[in-house]
Amino acid sequence: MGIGKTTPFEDLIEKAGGCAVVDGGFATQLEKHGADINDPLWSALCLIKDPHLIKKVHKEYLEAGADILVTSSYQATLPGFVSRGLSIEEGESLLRRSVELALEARDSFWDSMKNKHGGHAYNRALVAASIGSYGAYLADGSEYSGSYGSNVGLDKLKDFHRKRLQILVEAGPDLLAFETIPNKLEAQACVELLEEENIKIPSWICFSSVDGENAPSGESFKECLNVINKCDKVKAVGINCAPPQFIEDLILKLNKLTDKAIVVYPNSGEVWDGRDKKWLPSKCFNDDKFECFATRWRDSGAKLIGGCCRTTPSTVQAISKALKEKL
Ligand SMILES: C[S+](C)CC[C@H](N)C(=O)O
Ligand SMILES: N[C@@H](CCS)C(=O)O
Ligand SMILES: [Zn+2]
Repeated sequence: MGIGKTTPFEDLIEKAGGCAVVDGGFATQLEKHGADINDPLWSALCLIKDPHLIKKVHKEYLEAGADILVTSSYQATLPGFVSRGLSIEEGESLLRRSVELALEARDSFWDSMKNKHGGHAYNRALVAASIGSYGAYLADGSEYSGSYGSNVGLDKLKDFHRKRLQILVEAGPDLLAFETIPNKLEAQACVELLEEENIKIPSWICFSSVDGENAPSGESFKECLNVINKCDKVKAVGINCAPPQFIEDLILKLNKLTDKAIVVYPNSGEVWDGRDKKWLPSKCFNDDKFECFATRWRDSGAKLIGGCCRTTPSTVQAISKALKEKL
């Protein structure tokens, strides 16, 4: 950051009163509308089958008060599309489309708000291109274990992420969101790629966590953040798709480990069964609980707060209400 100069990302956080609202479970809301995403491509299947629904879900999160939209590219990958019989060119076009759909939803929502009489409380949202972990692509639940096996090294992870990263960036998002990163090696791959590709837009890197203390691999967040802190291109770090009850302690922990902004968007508390591909009922938190948590997470130091799987626009509305009312 130059003296007296702020980026759109920093501006948004400031305009939002110091804490911006990230959207909620994207795939969850697709399913609420009847989409069947029980597929290796998971939510990215809708890029092929129902792009209108993707735009509709983005709009619902904007209406609920999201300041940041995360795109539908979490599990969209070139090898994933090719294994469904699509060409590389078609796969590339779908990746670009994931960003365009969110940009179009943002722009049309913002245009409609500008013409509203009597004003409104919305900010012009930013679009974060989702980059799901290698584990998400494997579709075997390994984004929650970090166990990629000994044949998956740094170069393999960089090769996996490079082309998609380039295509998503060329499509013009405002931010990059690395999601459910489960281990230090993949964090390092992301950081090295940002440097090698000289990415100009800000990124956040989010880890999942299954024990509330460490990355899913068992590696400490201290080790993981040591890798990330060296990279100025990463503007925020945090946790997504972990249970809400872990979040407050994790914010306090991360605050001690980094000067970067903290981003948190937990799931509802349900647990993903990667083998049977379903959510297992577990200690689950409703929208009222998220409303209480949101101010606590902000007061603990989070600068970006939202929801992940099994949360919906009503969760985001509760978070937005809490953060914008109780400034
Ligand atoms: C965040 S998890 C629920 C996404 C789905 C997973 N990668 C799978 O395909 O099984
Ligand atoms: N952005 C993704 C994250 C899954 S963990 C989604 O909401 O579907
Ligand atoms: Zn999730």
